[in-house]
Amino acid sequence: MGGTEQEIRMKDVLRSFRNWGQLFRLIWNANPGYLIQITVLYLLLGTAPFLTLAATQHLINAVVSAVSDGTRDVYSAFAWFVGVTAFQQGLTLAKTYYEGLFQQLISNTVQEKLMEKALTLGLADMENTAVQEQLKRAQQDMLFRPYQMFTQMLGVLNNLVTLISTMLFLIAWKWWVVLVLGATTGVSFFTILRVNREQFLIAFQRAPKYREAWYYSFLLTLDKAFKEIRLYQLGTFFLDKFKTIYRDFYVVDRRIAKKRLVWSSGNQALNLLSLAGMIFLAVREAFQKMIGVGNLYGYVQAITLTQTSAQTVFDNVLSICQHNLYIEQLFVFLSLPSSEPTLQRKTTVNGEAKRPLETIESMEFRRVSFTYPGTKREVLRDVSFTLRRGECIAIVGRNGSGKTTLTKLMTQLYEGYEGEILVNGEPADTWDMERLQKRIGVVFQDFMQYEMSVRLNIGLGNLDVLDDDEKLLHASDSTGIGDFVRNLPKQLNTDLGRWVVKGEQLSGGQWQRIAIARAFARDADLYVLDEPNSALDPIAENEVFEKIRNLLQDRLGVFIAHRLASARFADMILVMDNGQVIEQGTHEELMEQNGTYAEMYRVQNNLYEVKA
Ligand SMILES: Nc1ncnc2c1ncn2[C@@H]1O[C@H](COP(=O)(O)OP(=O)(O)OP(=O)(O)O)[C@@H](O)[C@H]1O
Repeated sequence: MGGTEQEIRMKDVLRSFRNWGQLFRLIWNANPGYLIQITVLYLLLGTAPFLTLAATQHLINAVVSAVSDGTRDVYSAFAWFVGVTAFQQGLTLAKTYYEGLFQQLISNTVQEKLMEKALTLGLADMENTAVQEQLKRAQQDMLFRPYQMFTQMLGVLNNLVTLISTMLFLIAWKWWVVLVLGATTGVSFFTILRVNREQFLIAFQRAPKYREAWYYSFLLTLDKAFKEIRLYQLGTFFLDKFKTIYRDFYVVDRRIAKKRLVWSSGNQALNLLSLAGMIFLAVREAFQKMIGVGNLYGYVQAITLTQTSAQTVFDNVLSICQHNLYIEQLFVFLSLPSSEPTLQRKTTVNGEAKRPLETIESMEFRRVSFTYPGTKREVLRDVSFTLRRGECIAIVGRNGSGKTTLTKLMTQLYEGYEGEILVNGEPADTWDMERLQKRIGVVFQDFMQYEMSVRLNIGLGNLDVLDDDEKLLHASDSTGIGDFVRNLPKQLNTDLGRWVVKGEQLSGGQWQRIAIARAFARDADLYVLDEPNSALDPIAENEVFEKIRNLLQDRLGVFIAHRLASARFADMILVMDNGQVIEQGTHEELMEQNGTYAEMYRVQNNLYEVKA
């Protein structure tokens, strides 16, 4: 497992506050109305503890007076008390209602933003480990963190309102009480800040270990991995690795928890001491009849409230610092530069629309060399060939010789190559890239198996024919899977795969034929097929190639083949080795040359030959 250890200092924690603008915009965009309503509700709720306190004090004083001399209106005090309680309950209900909805909207917005960003990335980004890691970090807990952070900010506001109101109340009694409370809370804030900081640094440095643990649990629950894990008896091996990671975490967590317990106990003792001292003062004044029973209640409550709300403000500030760093990961991902050209760059050059491409008539590689971004090794070197309409090229060669990379350049999935790629005789990048890619049908080596209906599995190759049964069945026929589809319980509407309830299970070869049908559902000029026969049995292979050849008669075709018998069908064979085209010609020409191709062909033939 990869991943670099992260060194995070307090400076970085403070720096991460710069994301607040973006976070606010994100929350605002989710629903400005809810944002304002919830903020107002939190502020109003901040006054509730003080109002309850004042109403209770008023009620007690009224009752005491009424009992002793009948001078006070108990009923109006009671009405105030009920009114304040109803006000608080009403606000809480409204807050719960809006919060539930708003939280959902924010989490939807975050997910949409992540997906929209992923859509703007290019293949170079998707194949880049650092980008993938950043994506994982950004996804971590992102569904709840932005909202939690928002409510914690509001919690700070809300508690500040409570704090200020109770402090004013106390100042009217004895101003220095507020100073004592402030000092004791400050002491606990700074001591706990130290522990929190240590805990945070540890949590952040754990990111790669978390990912590793996640990967083990992912493997143990993945249907595709089950067979190997069961037969190689890897279950306990992975489980032990998982357990070790969490056991190590636990040891460190226990140490931090003990430290926290020691400091918190000290703080609690200090708080309790100051609280007891001040409450003693209030009780003594009540005994000396300097204040009434109601006021005694009011002061005791105000002292406790001041202390708890100050504590909550500090706790929230600490936890906001912590959230900040996670949220930063989201914004780092959202602002990653993309290797994919923007739509504007795909379709315009110097402010003018690029040439519209009607059809691809030819594609030529002129001394093309290519190095993957972030690497040093040239994986294609001086590759040259020409492909015209009606022709079909087979690319053969050892593993890692650059065949798939060549198809990535042909389909314009990577830029930044040296040399020239010409389409219809003109540089590929002078054509409207959107239209160019629309004229290409592809089957990748690692083609997709969509856990969806047959209709979608084929129609995703050309959304225009999604409802055209005739065209979809025609595409299935072109890979010899038409009759199979017609015999399925719901024909084109049959669901495929394990994730869908009652999904039809297909074999590897059947999935591959579906993927080829998807490419053929697209009315393209150029078809690029990367080992389209890898999962096909010899009879199916023959049948599929027969059909592919018919279909490609008046198109441009490129296919990668490891089984050289299929390469015989091609008009030209490119033999690649170490990023270079080392031989080029028809099957007969290459056999005659008696070079690498001829040797590969003979080795393969020997393999299949049954010795008498
Ligand atoms: N995304 C990537 N980033 C960096 N290097 C890559 C990337 N993809 C492939 N390579 C490297 O480029 C070289 C050519 O890979 P490519 O996939 O084109 O080979 P191939 O001929 O298709 O192999 P195979 O027959 O095994 O499918 C390999 O050495 C591989 O390590």
